Amino acid sequence: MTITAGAAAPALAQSLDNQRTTSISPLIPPSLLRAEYPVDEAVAKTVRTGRSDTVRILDGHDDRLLVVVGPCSVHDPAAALDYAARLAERAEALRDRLHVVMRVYFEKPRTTLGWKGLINDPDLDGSYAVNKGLRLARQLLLDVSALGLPVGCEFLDPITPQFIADIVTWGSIGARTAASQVHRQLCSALSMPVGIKNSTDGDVQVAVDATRAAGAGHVFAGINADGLAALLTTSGNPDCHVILRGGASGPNHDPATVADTLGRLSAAGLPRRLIVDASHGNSGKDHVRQAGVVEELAERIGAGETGIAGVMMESFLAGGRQELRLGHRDELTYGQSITDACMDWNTTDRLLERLAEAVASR
Ligand SMILES: O=C[C@H](O)[C@H](O)COP(=O)(O)O
Ligand SMILES: C=C(OP(=O)(O)O)C(=O)O
Repeated sequence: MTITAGAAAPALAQSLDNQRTTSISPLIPPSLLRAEYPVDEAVAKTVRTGRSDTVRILDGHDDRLLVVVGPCSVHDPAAALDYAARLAERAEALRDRLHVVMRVYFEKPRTTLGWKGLINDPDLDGSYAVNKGLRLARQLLLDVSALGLPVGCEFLDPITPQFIADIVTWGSIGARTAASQVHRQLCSALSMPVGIKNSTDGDVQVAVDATRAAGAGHVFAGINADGLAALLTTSGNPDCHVILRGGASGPNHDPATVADTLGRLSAAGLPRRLIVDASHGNSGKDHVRQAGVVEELAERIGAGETGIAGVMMESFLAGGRQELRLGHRDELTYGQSITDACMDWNTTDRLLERLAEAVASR
């Protein structure tokens, strides 16, 4: 009797479950990936110093400006490293005025459908070689950090951080997930400062609420370093801050919204810290307008406006964007974004100088 019931139960459960999951395959354990691609002392120094400099700037203890700049997404690690080498040189030259963190974004939150980033589909052909994507991502984070250039990533999938977070200096939660309890809990565990965006409709309060929620400790389900399901208990992340990225209601980098956001943070008992994303809703995803937004921010910062601790820019080697046809990566222009339009390198270089001048004169 017992044997029959025991045998019937899995079959019964089977008939109720996995009706839409077409395959389940192994994922490399985070601890194995970390052992294959270890952090050395130089990389650890870049991360450690990059994190503490970022927090000092956010807290107003360092007069420099945080600049998070780089491609909307990485689809070609070689082009990203080519870009990183140029950026590292400029970052070093401007280091007295700017603290430059390179956007190295591997996970893309889509409005509906589309390529979801290098980790999810590294071969850009719908083959979803995720283990390969994780290896490429970790290698690139090590390579960029080895140049002395700290990196910033958006965290989208709640288990991805176990594979790469030790090499990330600055993290972000995007506009589409700022309201998500799962992402707020994740933030509470992350070891780096994390910027949280206002929502796509332009609601800033959601980012303030997320900053508060992430600052508290939580208990939630996740995975441990060996990839096993685990219960995580966190102490909270005191280094979260708001990113103003504009939205459906229009841009929100104006002085009035900056002041209003700082007021909302104070009202919530939080430090008055924010950065402005010149791309996305603040420029209508138009890379030419984005340069204008950065010019305007530089003007205001140079004139003495306080409250903006950092600026985010989407930039790559070539300006604009191109459409990816899955399986046809050979058609792509080198160094041009396949997600949002980016400013080209020369424009970026000029704007970095402009932001540094603004800091010098404020
Ligand atoms: O930054 C990237 C995009 O704005 C975000 O992933 C949404 O892109 P989509 O609207 O093209 O899907
Ligand atoms: C996805 C991004 O932005 P947002 O969440 O503001 O749309 C991004 O910065 O890549």
